[in-house]
Amino acid sequence: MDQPKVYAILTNNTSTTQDLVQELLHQKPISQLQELSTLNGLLFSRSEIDRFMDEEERHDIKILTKDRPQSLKTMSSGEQKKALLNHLLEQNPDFLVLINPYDNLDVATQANLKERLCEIGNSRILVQMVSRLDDILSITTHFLKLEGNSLKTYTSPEAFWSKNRQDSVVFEGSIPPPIDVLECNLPDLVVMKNVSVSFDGRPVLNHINWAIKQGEFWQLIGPNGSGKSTILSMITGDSHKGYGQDLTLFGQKKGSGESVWDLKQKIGYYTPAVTDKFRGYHSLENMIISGLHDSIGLYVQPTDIEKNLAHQWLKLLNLYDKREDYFRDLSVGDKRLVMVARAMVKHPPLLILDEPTAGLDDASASLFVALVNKIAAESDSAIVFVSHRKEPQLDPQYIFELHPSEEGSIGSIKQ
Ligand SMILES: Nc1ncnc2c1ncn2[C@@H]1O[C@H](COP(=O)(O)OP(=O)(O)OP(=O)(O)O)[C@@H](O)[C@H]1O
Repeated sequence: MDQPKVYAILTNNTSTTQDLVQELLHQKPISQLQELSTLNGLLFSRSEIDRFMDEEERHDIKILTKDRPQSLKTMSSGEQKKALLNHLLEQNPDFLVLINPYDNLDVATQANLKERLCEIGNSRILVQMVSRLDDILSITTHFLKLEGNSLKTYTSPEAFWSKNRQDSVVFEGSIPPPIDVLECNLPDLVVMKNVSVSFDGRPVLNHINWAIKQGEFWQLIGPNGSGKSTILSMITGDSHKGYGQDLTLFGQKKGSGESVWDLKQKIGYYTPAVTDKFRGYHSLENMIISGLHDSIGLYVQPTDIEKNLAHQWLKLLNLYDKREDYFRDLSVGDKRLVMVARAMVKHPPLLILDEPTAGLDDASASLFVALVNKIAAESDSAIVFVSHRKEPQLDPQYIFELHPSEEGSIGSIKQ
């Protein structure tokens, strides 16, 4: 049997990825992918996992997790992706469409999935739709790029690679200062001493010791399921697992009657899922100003000082000319820049960025990382950047790494 074709379609923020996926799955003829128009394809994507999660929860049934006691929702990203892939293969499709398959996966799990997909590619057509060049499988035979809704072909793989490599970026201007400086005169913002967490008797974190001091720039890394989200949710007050632990947040011992509202005031938090809350008609200017009020829309008349501050941020992001435009109409990459500006506008003592570059193309990820490096260098906010992917240009001072074991993950610190 001939080696099946392995397509890579490079996408960027202009790509109409969903439209192309629907056409492929509904066997619409596409000249560059003609052979697929008579074949059955299935979709491997984050949105499919979310759909199954929703279905399992709403109908209290198990589809992807039928052989396992744990619900899909509480599984790590790696476990969820494995479950989806197995479910799709059981249906024996002719081809698989894979959208950014390695997003949210740690390095080891990415390598495992890449190996598995290479095996699958021996007997089945694969269509990878990826926004990062690093994600393209080595076995790829056909290279394309989706710009807007036009599918571009290349004369050779070499032509594809040389046309699409990225240069690094720099931001002009400085990080705008806050209107009011949030007083936080504590040297230690977060102190965890011997924090251990289990779920249903299964240890996840094992004696974690970590102190985050004012102005420090941390990257938090660890394989899928090692407990990164669990740590973050204890810092943000979203998990009850913090109670009974030796955990001090902004000078207040956990369980000493602290208010979650006070805690939230001190933390700027961004993860890509937060963007989905802003589907209404909010201008970019109002989006940034709403960060000063911790609201989703803006329900008060902004002051001139607030407007001026929003303009400074938008100038820095090169989005000033779009200040009256709706946030919902921005590209994915620009939306994330605005969301970080919104989280940072008050200069909170702690800025948490949870997998913030997931799903971005190379150019947008470089821009995002450049903005984070700049915030770290020019503000007093401490930063915790959670990412599996080695972001080549990210410049943290320290790395807190989780190493899983049977007794739960232990932590180590690298400078
Ligand atoms: N509410 C819960 N009930 C049961 N198990 C849970 C719950 N929340 C998390 N877990 C389990 O705890 C472990 C750690 O999960 P956590 O989400 O903190 O890991 P992570 O490092 O953030 O993973 P990922 O990189 O995939 O997001 C996983 O095995 C997960 O299945």
